[in-house]
Amino acid sequence: MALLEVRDLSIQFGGLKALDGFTLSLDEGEMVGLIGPNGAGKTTVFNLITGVYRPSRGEIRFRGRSLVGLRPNQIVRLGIARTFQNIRLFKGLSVVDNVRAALFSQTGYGLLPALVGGGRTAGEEARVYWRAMEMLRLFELEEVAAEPAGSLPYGAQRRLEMARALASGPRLLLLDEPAAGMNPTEADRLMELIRWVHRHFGVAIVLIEHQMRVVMRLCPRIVVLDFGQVIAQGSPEAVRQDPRVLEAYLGKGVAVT
Ligand SMILES: Nc1ncnc2c1ncn2[C@@H]1O[C@H](COP(=O)(O)OP(=O)(O)OP(=O)(O)O)[C@@H](O)[C@H]1O
Repeated sequence: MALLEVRDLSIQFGGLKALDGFTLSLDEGEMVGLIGPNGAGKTTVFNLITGVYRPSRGEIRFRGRSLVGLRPNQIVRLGIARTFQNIRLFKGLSVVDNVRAALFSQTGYGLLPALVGGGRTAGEEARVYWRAMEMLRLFELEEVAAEPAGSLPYGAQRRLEMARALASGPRLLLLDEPAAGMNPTEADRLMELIRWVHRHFGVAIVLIEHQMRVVMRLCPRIVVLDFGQVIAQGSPEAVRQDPRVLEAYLGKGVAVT
């Protein structure tokens, strides 16, 4: 059975078909790239899978279970985590509290109760604290655990976002443009990190990325969206040479390099 099975997924905003008949099957531990020009519908796919939007048509199955109609926090609990195009950390909270909050809210506590701790046992507190610190150690953030998340350099904030997403032990990780705003050296480091995350945690990954170099090196399979529809999919080599892909990008003045 596929880990994720998305069939005929569609959603409209007013008259705009943001996604139209999107289909994707993803195996346990697979890594797939999702690319396409601006406004093609990539983030909408993530918002539908994670329950932020409800599809007007189609089905999403994760480990055989339908996700349509579930709330985002229920979907996180089933094993799907994500990061955002614009980093969404609690910037005023410490690095470790960002991970603790994610772990507690996953167990059903809201953010505030998660941090002030009402009603939890000391054992539960300790377990979550050590789990959070273990994640920080893995992502080389242990030394800044007490710093406000907003004070970290950009690359470290990206690492923290990933540590937070992975703390809950997901089987599927959705990464929305993690290399956005990075220079080539930073993007190289990020690629190493994503490879390591993939190996170490054994998670399946869907990667939305505008930097072609990044997505083509990381992902053996790439799905291309344009105007809400899949126009091509296959290996990086096949996708790079596909006339429909060239047309979609060149028509918008972007080179597929
Ligand atoms: N909540 C919403 N309300 C109205 N329109 C929306 C909404 N969310 C997305 N859209 C529209 O749906 C289309 C697809 O948007 P989406 O953000 O998925 O594109 P994208 O491929 O992720 O683009 P980018 O690469 O620029 O991030 C766009 O035209 C966008 O304006």
